[in-house]
Amino acid sequence: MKNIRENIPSLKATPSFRISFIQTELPDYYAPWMNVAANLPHLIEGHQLRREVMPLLSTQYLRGHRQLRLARLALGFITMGYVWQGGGRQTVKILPRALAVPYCTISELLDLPPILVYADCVLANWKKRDPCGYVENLDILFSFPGGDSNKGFFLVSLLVEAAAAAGIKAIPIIVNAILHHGLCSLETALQDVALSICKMREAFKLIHGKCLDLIAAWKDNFLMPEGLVYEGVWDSPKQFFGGSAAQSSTLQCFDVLLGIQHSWGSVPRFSAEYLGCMRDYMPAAHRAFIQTLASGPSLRQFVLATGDAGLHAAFNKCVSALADLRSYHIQIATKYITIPAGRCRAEQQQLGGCVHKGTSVLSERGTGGTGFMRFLKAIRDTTRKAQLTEQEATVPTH
Ligand code: HEM
Repeated sequence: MKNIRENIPSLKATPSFRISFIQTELPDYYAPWMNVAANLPHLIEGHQLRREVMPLLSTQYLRGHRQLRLARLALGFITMGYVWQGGGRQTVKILPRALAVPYCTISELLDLPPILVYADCVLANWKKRDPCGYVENLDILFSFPGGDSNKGFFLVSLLVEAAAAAGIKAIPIIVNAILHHGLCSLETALQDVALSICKMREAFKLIHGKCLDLIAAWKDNFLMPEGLVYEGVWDSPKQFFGGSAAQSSTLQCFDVLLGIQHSWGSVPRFSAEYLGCMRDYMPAAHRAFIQTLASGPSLRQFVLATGDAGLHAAFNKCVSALADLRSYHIQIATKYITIPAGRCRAEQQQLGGCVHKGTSVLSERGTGGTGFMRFLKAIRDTTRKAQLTEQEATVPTH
């Protein structure tokens, strides 16, 4: 308890959960990065990106967190484009010094791995075309070939995050309510969390783009079995997971809040391990928030101990909203990955080709080829199991 009380200021602040990142420009010195990043679709489609001569720029003129994030975003997009420009056919083994050195320097300062992560391509990759207005005015800063499809994916993910904001903001209120036995404010805050998760699901329905092969990993990826050498930084190749919404902190926050553990009982251990790994791909402030929350008082135990029917119902509403969101996400993954991958395999079999060669990078991505569907269903099921039952509610906890 003492620990969480001391850490409450950091729970209150939650600075980087607020989506207020609208840094869109860097000092002129960095024009070579910004120009290449802005021109990526064209350079990649024309297979010109690897021929671009990039000067080795110093990172010393970048000022503050936001400029660092924007510079990292630009370098992250260029790096992904550089590596995957040739699709799965012509991968590279070395990231040139002019990219590798500044990218790794900035990444180290931000405590993030040197690969494009969700916090880059979704949370830091947007602007308002017009300062007024909302959804219709949102645009992305950088993109890959694929026009509206990848723009849609990034922006819808951003809207899902925006919908989560009210739920995240309710978390410090919940922790305070537990510490001060504020049953009324706890129930209201739990209702806010449930509503916010329902709104995430609504925002999710806007999805019409698909994840991109260009944000694929160089870890557990048969196309780059050794990983990538970052020239001038490390001598041996490094492996990193690619960008995935699994790196979003929001669902992991709600999991921790509700005491949902994905490593229980018969659930395959890789689910929890993979989600744990994804924390290394989140901004440091998000990681710290989740850790602080995890070390605090248990909401679940508190709700059980009160024996309050209203609180019990509000808690279960949060759990079922989260399970519903995960079920919906499974439908989306089926629509955009499983069905197209099956179609692709069937076509290749008809042509008498080797199925493995033509498999999309995406279908192998993320869970290391262990089967993302098994993973998604396992964590949806552990979410469902976190519902408080009638029996639990009647067993005294102290
Ligand atoms: C076309 C759209 C999408 C597809 C095909 C898709 C697919 C996947 C796949 C295959 C995974 C397994 C892990 C991995 O590969 O890294 C995953 C995990 C995940 N995705 Fe998505 N996703 C999509 C959109 C989104 C959006 C918009 C969000 C929310 C912002 C989201 C949130 C998550 C989360 C949180 C996980 C980790 C599992 C969990 O906690 O439930 N996804 N997704």
